[in-house]
Order: sequence, then C-alpha cells, then structure tokens
Amino acid sequence: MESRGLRAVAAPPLHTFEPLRRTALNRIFIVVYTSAIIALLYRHAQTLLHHSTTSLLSFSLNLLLLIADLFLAFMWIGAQAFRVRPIRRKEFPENLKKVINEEDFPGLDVFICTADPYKEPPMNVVSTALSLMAYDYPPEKISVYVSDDGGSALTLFAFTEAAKFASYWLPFCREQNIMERSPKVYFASNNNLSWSPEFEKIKRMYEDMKEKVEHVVDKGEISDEYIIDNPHRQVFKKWTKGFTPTDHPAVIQVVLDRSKDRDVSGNHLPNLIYVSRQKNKASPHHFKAGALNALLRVSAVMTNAPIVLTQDCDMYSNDPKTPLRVLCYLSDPEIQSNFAYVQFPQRFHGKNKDDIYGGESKHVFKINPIGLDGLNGPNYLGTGCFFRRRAFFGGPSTLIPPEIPQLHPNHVVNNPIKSPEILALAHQVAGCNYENQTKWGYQNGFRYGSLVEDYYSGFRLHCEGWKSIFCHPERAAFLGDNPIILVDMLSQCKRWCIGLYEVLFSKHNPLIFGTRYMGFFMNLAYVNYSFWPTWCIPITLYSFIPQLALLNNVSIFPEISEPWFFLYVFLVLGAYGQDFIDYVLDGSSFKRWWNAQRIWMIRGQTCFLFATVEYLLKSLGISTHGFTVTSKVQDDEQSKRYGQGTFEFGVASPFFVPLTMVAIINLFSFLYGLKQVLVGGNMEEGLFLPMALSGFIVLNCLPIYEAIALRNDKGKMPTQVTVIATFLSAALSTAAYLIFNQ
Ligand SMILES: O=c1ccn([C@@H]2O[C@H](COP(=O)(O)OP(=O)(O)O[C@H]3O[C@H](CO)[C@@H](O)[C@H](O)[C@H]3O)[C@@H](O)[C@H]2O)c(=O)[nH]1
Ligand SMILES: [Mn+2]
Repeated sequence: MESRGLRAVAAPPLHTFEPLRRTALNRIFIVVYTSAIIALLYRHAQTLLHHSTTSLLSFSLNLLLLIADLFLAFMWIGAQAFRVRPIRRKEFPENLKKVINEEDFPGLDVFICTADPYKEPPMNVVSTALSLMAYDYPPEKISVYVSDDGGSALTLFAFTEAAKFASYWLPFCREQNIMERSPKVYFASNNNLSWSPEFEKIKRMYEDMKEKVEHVVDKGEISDEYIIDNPHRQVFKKWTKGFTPTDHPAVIQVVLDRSKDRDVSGNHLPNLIYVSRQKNKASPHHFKAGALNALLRVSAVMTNAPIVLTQDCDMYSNDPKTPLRVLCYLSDPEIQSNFAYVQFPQRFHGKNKDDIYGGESKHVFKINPIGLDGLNGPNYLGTGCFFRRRAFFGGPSTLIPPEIPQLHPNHVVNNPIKSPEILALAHQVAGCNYENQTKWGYQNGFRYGSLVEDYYSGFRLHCEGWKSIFCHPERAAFLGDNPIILVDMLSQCKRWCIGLYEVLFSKHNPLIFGTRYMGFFMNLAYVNYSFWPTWCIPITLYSFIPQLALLNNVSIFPEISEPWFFLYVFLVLGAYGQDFIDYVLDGSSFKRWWNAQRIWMIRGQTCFLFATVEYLLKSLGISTHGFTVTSKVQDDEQSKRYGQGTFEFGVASPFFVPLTMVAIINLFSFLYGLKQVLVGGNMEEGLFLPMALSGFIVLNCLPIYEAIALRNDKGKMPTQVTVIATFLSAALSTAAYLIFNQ
C-alpha cells in the first residue's frame, strides 16, 4: 500500500460534496413553468386555427410567433438540465500529505498553446509559462510544453530568455510565498510594496528580459547582438529561408532539462520544452485540437506524465497550490477508475466594473458546470483542465491503444529527454503526416471536426462513459484575457457558434448520437449547447415582427383585459427572473446582470445570426471556416474607453448593421405606440405588450443611440453603418407597410 502512496489506515477526507439548497425549488419551478409553456402552445394552436380561416397575413404572423416561442421553449427546457442537480464540492488539500507522500505525487505535463506572436505577445506567453512552472509542486515532476502554432523564432527566443529568468524567479516566488507567479501580473500589481534589494534586483531582471524580447518582436528578427553563444545560435538554425508559419518542419527544443538544470538556490528546475509541430499546406492541421494532439504525443515520448493540464497562453496561474487541489480528487482510488478530468472555471482579469460585454459569461463558465457536476460532470472548457492521460485512449473499461507502444499511457520513459532516440521520435510524432491512418482526432486524443474542440472532445469523452469534476475554489486558480473590443468579442462568439453547428450537424451530434450514451439530463445539456446559435431565430423575430405590427396598428399579443396577458407576463418575468437570481446568488450586481442579458440579445442579432448564415453558406460549399485567433493586444485609447464602460464600435463591421436596424425600428415603434396612447386610438388595450417589448429593447439599445448621435471619439458608430442601417430599416418598414395594408 505504502508503495502506491496510499496508507491503509482511516484516511482523512480529501473531498466532499453537497447538493445546493435551491434544488427543490428549481424542480418545482420546472413543473410550474413547463405547464405555462404548454398553456402558451395551446393558445397558439387556438389562434392559428382561428386565423387560418380569416386572413393569410394574420395566420403567417401567428405562425412566426409560434416558431419563435417554440425555440424559446426548447431552449428554456434545455437549460433546466443545469438546474436539476447542482452540487457544491469542497476539497481539503491540507489533508493530502497525510494520505500521499510528496515523492509519490504523479508527474504533471502542462500544455500551453499559442498561435500568433503578434496577437499573443511572447512576453505574455512566457509569463503564463513561468506562473505554471512555479507551481508549489515538486519541480522534478513538472514538464511544461509550449505549442507554437505560429512557428515563430520570436516565441522560442522569448523562452530561451525566460529559462534564464526562471532560475531566479522560481526560488524568489517560493521564498516570498507569492500568490501571483506570473511576473507580468506580479510586477504590475500594487501588492508588492514590500521593497527589498532582492525585489529590486529581480524586477530589474524582468524589465531587462521584457525589453529585450519586445525589441526582438518589434523588429521581427533576432539580431546577432542577442545571440550569446554558438549553442544559442544553433537553437534557431531551423528557421531557414523557406520557413513560414504554415509550412515548416517540426521544431522541438528542450529549453530546460529538469535532470540537469538547477535554479540559483540549487533546486531542480522543471522541464521546459518548445514544440512547433510540422506544417504544410497539403495536410489539415485541425487548429488547436491538432496542436494538443501533437503535444500529447511529444510529451508521451519525453515524459509521459499521467496528468495533463491544458492551458491557453493567456491563462496564467493565480494560485500555486492548484495541483494539490487536483490531487485531492485524482489520488482517490474511486475517482481514478472512471473520471477523465478536473475542470476549473475560466475567469478573467481586467474586466471593467460592470463588465459591459458580459465577458465573465457566468452561465458557461460557472453556473452551468456546477449544474452538470451533479450529473456526469462539467463539459471541457478548453483551458484550466487537468486530464488523466488515460482518458485519451478509449473509455474507462475499453483501452484503445495507440499505434506505437511509446505513446501508451502506461509506457515508462527510461531515456533522458535530450537523448537522440527520444528527440528523433518526438520529431517524428510531431510530423504532419504522422496522424494519417491512425485514430488520432477520431478515437484517440482531442477530437477533430469542430471549431469548439473543447466542447466536442468533452462530449465524446462523456459519451465513452467518462465522468468529470468541477473545481471552483474561491480564489481563481487561473485568470485570463477576454476581448475588450465588441467586434472581437462578436467574432469569437461567431467562431464558437460555427463550431457548435459543426457538432449539431455531424454524425456524433448530441440529439441522436448522444442520447444513446448518456443520461437524459446530461445529454440535454449538450443538446442545449449545440443549439446555442439558434437563439438568433426567436431573438430576431421578437426584435422586428411585433414592432412592425405595432407600426401598422396590428395587434398580435393578448390585451391587458384578457387572462392570457398574465401568462405572457409570467413567462417573461419567470425566465428573466430566474436568470437574474442566478446572477445575484453568485454575488453579481444588477448592472452586471443587465449587461449580460443585453449581450445575449446583441449576440442574437449579430454573431448568432451571421454564424447561422455562414454555416448555411459553407454547407452549400460557398465558404470555409478557419480558427481566427482572438487578439490579446490592446490599444491604449480602446483600453481607456473600455475602462470607462463605453461601447466600442469604431469599425464598419457588418455585425453592426442589424444591430442598428433593431435600434432604429424599436425606437420608432415605441414612439408611435406612445403617440397612440396619448391620442387615444382604438387599440390601446393591446398596446401594452408590444410597447413594453420595444421599450425594453430601446433601453438595451441606449449605448447604440449614443454611439450614433452623441459621440465623437474613434469608437463611435461609423457613419457608413448608420446610413446603411437607416436605408435598410426604411426598406423593411415600407415592405411591412405594403404587406400589412394590401
Ligand atoms: O490554430 C490554432 C488556433 C488557436 N490556438 C490556441 O488556442 C487557444 C485559444 O484561442 P483563442 O483565440 O484565445 O480563442 P478563445 O475563443 O478565446 O478560446 C476559447 O474557445 C476555444 C475554442 O472553443 C477554446 O479552445 C479555448 O480554450 C477557449 O478559451 C489560444 O491559446 C491559441 O493560441 C492554437 O494553438 N492553434
Ligand atoms: Mn482566449
């Protein structure tokens, strides 16, 4: 027993869980609200039957509303999967040492992905890597692998510098017991007021490294003055003339070797390995999933640690004890047999006070995973996730072995990582034809076929019978960037939507394939996500149809005096109220909730809609999709406006056209309704609901009116967009007028 690191005597608990108290209320509400949905559908059926005999126009209008409501109902029901069994877990890392000896801690291979030195500045990637190398975990058990899909010598240069800095930084962090072990964050924060000569010295070293690396990145090449000696020069010899980001041989460089390299206080340094897999234009590289699979193989050949952490290059460690929390789960024998991963939430730094773009995405990153934790576990979120390597090779009871024994999860590496055999094999498995005729991406490793490789891979693992765990300590384990420019946020969201459609319309879709392998609610959650972009259907219909009807004095909602009126009120307040309570219970302010619901509406009118159209075009063979990396660089003026909570438009993006049209049409319909109320027309009773709707949308659109009419900075709405949107709104209203008055 001792030799396996576990002691037989009654061990103290490492983790527990309890159901959330609100579960019973959630379930009751599900029943009540579902009854209300059924009542609504009954009303729709009644109206449709009635109008089918009167006029084609009102029949079509009611049909459109029925379609919108069917989608709303479907999405609402799907979201209940997250509410039936939410649980809260707790782990006790302080008990760990009583259960397992430090020398028996498993090895940890950390994967960091980067793809573009200009959108993801190497200094930031380096800071992330340093924060992870400095984990409070035996350094001789850590290997950090950096995947560079940008194939950039600049990034490798930054890492050769970081390796030198690491031998000072790691002991400094441990001695001073620093929590923020990303040097970028540590030196930028105001917490390090405790001045000392040591602090000054290390800060200067950091500044020097930063200046050097940034200078090299600005120049775009590594000039001779920065090359210290011949071995250093050798490192960059692979960057020959024909070397481009999309066409180059594999580059694998062991920057730090834990068996030899020591820090200034004499401790081991972790392994640090730079990997840029081979690329050529003829072989598909499957974006991030492809990069992660290359890392899975290269790391198997070199270290083959049983635990693998996947990390985006902007997500630095904010808590050095995170791996100990993970061990609380992964050293539990019961969990070892059927759990694939421990997922941490994605959390972000640098959000403005009210989070105007709803970047914290509370549902996706926190509330929903807590809900799934009581079922089979959270979906994989792409970063901040500790996997058991075994999970990439078939289900818990059916191992699908890799094509060569050196990649087997149980294989023991005996040779040093710099030995020629190891390096040769590592280069071979990072080759772009290596995966041909193998199961990589289809049965082994991260799965191909979707731009949301995280959602899709997690889904397939759950289908194979794996379970997962959500771990969300109070102090964020990781913090990262997310877009502070509206158009970047919308493009990122569009990419996710296309990825989700790729899954929805694939052979392995949750709707049909998933139901065979998972419990009803677990699968329902995956179904709900895959339909995420279809929110654009009800949102767009509700943004235009009732408003155009109002402008033409046509009543499509129940009047205040009808009992059905209350059904509408209940359905709206129920859904919004539930969402609001979720936010408040999680400690958010009203404004943050308001902004989150606004972004949901904006997404429905922009990226969800464009993704749907683009996906259709692709299905017809008219366009193709790529993974556009989100930029993590910010311009000062834009950052300033973001800090003030001002919306950033600025560029004439097609996204802004429907958005501006919604703003215009809702404003006009609201004003028209107001006039009717004042004049006292004949449809006053029926005015309440459509006016409440357009009034609500107008409130949501306030930043848009401001950007059109009141602002003069570079982030205002481009005139071109306003002109096009005005023209299209006029055209739409005229068309509606002709249809309503034929
Ligand atoms: O061809 C590629 C493209 C991207 N990346 C890396 O993938 C990560 C995520 O890319 P980013 O542009 O930051 O995308 P986001 O939309 O912000 O990422 C979210 O969505 C992705 C797709 O669902 C997930 O993989 C991420 O973990 C999740 O944070 C970054 O580290 C990139 O360097 C690659 O390695 N190769
Ligand atoms: Mn990102």
